[in-house]
Amino acid sequence: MDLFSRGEPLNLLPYDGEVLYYGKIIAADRLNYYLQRLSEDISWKNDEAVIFGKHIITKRKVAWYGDAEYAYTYSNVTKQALLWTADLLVLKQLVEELSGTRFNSCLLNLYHDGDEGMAWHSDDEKSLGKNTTIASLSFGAERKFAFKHKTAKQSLSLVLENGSLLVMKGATQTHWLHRLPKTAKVTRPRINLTFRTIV
Ligand SMILES: O=C(O)CCC(=O)C(=O)O
Ligand SMILES: [Fe+2]
Repeated sequence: MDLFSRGEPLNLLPYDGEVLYYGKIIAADRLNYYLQRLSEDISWKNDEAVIFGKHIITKRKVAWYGDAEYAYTYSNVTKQALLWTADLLVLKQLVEELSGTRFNSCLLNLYHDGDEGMAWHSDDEKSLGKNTTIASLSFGAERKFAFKHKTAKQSLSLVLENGSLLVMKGATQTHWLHRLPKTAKVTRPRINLTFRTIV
C-alpha cells in the first residue's frame, strides 16, 4: 500500500477532522543541531495560567514567536510574541512547503522529561479562527500523542518521533481534544513547535 501516493499522508481521524502524520521530515544529521540550537537560543519561560482564579506556573517551558509582536491570550494569561529566529524561519518554510499552509506564529514547548506533559485540550481560541491548520514539529525524546472525540467514544494515539511533522486541520479542533500524556518511561527532553495562523 502506498500511503504517500498523493504526496500527502493518510488522515488518521475516522471523521470530524484531519490529522496527517508525515513521519520524520528532518535529516538525521540535523536532529541534534536543532535540539541544541532550540534549547539554547529560544527564550524559554515557565508557562503561566489562571485556572479557577488560581495563578499556576508550569514546569514545562514555553515560548511564542511570530511575524509580529502579537499579543496572544490562552489559559487567561496574555503573552507577547518574539520575532522569528533564523532557525525558526528555516523550519517554518519547510513545514509550510509540506503542509501547503502559511503560518505567522509558533508556540514552542519544552518538556524536560516524561514528568511534564499537556492535558486534554483543543486549540480552538478565537484568535486562530475556525478550521485552523496547526503544524506540529517534534525534536528530542519520542512521546505518545493522543486524540479523543468530544462527544463520540472514539480515541486514538500515535508516537511523535524525533524530527517528525504532524498536521491537524479541518474540523479537528472543533470536534477532538488532544494531549501529551505524562510517562515515567521518558527521561530525556522533548521540544515541540506548533506553527499556527493568527487571524
Ligand atoms: O507537545 C505537543 O506535541 C503538543 C502541544 C500542543 O498540543 C499545543 O501546544 O497546543
Ligand atoms: Fe494543542
